[in-house]
Amino acid sequence: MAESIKSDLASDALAYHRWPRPGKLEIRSTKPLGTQHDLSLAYTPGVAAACLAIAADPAAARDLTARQNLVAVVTNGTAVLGLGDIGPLAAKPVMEGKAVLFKKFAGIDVFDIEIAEKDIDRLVDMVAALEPSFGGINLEDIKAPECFEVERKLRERMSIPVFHDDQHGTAIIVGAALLNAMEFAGKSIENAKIVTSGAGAAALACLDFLVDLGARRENIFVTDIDGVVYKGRPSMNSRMETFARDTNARKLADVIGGADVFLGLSAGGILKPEMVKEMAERPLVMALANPTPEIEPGEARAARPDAMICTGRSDHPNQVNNVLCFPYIFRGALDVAASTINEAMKIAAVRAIALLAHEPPSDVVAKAYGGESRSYGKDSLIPSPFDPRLILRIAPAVARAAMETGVAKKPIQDFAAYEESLTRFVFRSGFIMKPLMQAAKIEPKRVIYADGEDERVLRAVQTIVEEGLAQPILIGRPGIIDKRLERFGLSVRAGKDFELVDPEDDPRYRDYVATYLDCAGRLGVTPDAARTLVRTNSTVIAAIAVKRGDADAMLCGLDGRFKSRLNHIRDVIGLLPGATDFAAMSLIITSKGALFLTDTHVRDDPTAAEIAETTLMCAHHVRRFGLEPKIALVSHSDFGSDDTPSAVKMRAALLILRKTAPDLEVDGEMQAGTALSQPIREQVLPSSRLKGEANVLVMPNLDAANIAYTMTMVMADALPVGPILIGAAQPAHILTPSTTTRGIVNMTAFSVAEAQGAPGPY
Ligand SMILES: NC(=O)C1=CN([C@@H]2O[C@H](COP(=O)(O)OP(=O)(O)OC[C@H]3O[C@@H](n4cnc5c(N)ncnc54)[C@H](OP(=O)(O)O)[C@@H]3O)[C@@H](O)[C@H]2O)C=CC1
Ligand SMILES: CC(=O)C(=O)O
Ligand SMILES: [Mg+2]
Repeated sequence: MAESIKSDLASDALAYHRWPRPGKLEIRSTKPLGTQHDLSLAYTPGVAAACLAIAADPAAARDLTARQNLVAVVTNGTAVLGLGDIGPLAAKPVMEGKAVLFKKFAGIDVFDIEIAEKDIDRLVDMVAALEPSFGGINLEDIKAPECFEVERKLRERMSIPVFHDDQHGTAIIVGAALLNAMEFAGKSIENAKIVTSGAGAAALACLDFLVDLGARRENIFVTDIDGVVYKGRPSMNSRMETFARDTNARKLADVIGGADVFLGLSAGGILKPEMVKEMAERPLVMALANPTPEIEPGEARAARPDAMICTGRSDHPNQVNNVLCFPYIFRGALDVAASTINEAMKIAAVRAIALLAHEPPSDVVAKAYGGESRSYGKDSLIPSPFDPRLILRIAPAVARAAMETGVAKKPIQDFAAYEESLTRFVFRSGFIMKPLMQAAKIEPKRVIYADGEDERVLRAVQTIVEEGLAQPILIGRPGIIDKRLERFGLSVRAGKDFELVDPEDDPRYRDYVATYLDCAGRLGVTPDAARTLVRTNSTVIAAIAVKRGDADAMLCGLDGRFKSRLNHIRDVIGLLPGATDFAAMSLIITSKGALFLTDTHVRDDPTAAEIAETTLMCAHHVRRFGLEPKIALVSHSDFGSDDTPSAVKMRAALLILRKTAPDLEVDGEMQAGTALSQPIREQVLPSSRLKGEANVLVMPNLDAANIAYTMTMVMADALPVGPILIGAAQPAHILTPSTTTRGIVNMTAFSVAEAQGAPGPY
């Protein structure tokens, strides 16, 4: 172990596990437990109702307990990674690790269960007895050949999925990588010579599965610690026997010559560079032992520059690790209450993973790997574990296969809705953005991006084009944009998928200068200054394009200052007729729900009349999300508890709103806690017009709004949509330097819906 991981990584890992509290897991309540009434529902006496319902109908446990989303990760610690039989207690960090991967990647809850038992039948009895607790069993790091028997017996006894991850999870991801590698190298799995190092749980399960995928037994050579598995070898179990060859070859070096595939699932350092040199053209080297691979990728590459190289580790390209599979295969299986995970479900997962590798890379992946991302090829044969699309592709494929093979106890009725629901694990904004996304797709509009050379815009445009959300127009230099698209592995191209405005050479330049002078000539802008601005300032170009009708909406602001961008929009596009100034609202999405805040970016210390105006414009935009606004005018004062100028101002704003918009569900002034909690409001002012939780908080000034916004963002790890500029005569929005690719996609959908819709409330 000492040499298997570098000492600085080892000390980082120990600190990671130790601080700020030991281990990697905790249990959280998903229901409120704040009052006596809550307690009487969660526990006795109320809980008895749930118990009796399940006693009458066991299937009710799916709706009344956490069971259907709960998996047991079970080990006896006999083959922990490649560390061997280190025992169940020492295996616990790995099992806690698997648990957090289940949760992070697929929202599945896990209890890790380390059992001090090596006897097969006693282990099986213990695990089988856990059936009432769990929706599925994930066996982990149990050594071969015992693991085969343990899994077989459990599958016979239990009517929930039992899945030995090291066998089947590994086989699925190895299968996907191998299919893609063969395709990339122009070879066929049927003719591939495959040589393994390892004849344990993972290796034998992979070989069985590769045979199912088309590999031929006569092309397979298995080796382990005792060398080649040959017919009549004394040290052999029945599972190995099916791969035993009639041969005089005895060592890995004797069989590796001409191999198309090396599959290492054994221990570090077994494969020597001189052996790799003997392999066939464009060989696939899968050195998957953890934590130390059978050969370091650098050594393999030096020996054979044409090799495709995979490891089980995250610090090299082509991470072939069962983490790409187990969270999602269980997600699909649990979602249809599958009684088992069968071959059809596994093959569906293989195909989904293999196909996803061919899609253009995702920006989330690039971020996870420090900005780098690769498109399909030698160093990207399979998707990265951080690819957010894994769940969207694998879980539905598995669920569908379960339904088609009759093992789904709760088949999905509306598959499109199911697929949509999976986006909750990926883009937290998925649900609230849905109405806008749908509207955008129906009638995509022309959206111009001032920061057309920015990586985030280019990645967003890939999604926007694929999803048909808008007709993008990018401002930027063609050479730079082409190069960047190439570098990021994006397939969209200027002219075909989006229009390009080259600020240095656009035939409309003179017309744009004229338009700018029409708009800003009386604001002290000279013709010379106008010419320079229209050549150099992409916000000005975008605003003129919208003004002239060459684009329907604009997005800018990914770098630079909000207020300077706003001044250009003010000069060129101007205010909605009747509006006295611009304002900004921001949507924040947290695990507790979505909340609009205003005015987060524009008005410093608005008057009561200005607050009332902003509130009305904000309500109009909230309705675009398909939501009825529930507005609180917030303050430090709760319904007259204080008479400071800001409290009086919010009270005055309410009076104006009562006159101008008598039907609006708005109240104030009130504290933010009162706004967000009906029980608190009932104590303070039971007659309040506002019912339930407010979804819009109107703040007394810019400081309050911006501080609340940025603080919630950090403290609640919230996802922002916006800022949404309100009050502009045509759709124009100023993003911020921290806006992500997804944020740009969201604001594109918003701008398109805005461009389609009725103008503002004035
Ligand atoms: N990347 C991934 O996703 C995964 C990687 N793995 C890795 O694969 C390896 C095996 O795991 P698993 O199958 O669960 O464990 P097992 O204990 O079931 O199998 C280990 C196999 O490797 C053989 N072996 C051990 N040492 C050597 C050696 N020095 N030379 C040749 N063969 C050797 C063993 O032979 P014998 O039995 O004779 O000792 C046995 O056949 C581990 O390193 C594990 O981390 C496993 C699952 C997934
Ligand atoms: C990845 C894994 O499960 C293993 O190495 O055992
Ligand atoms: Mg394992």
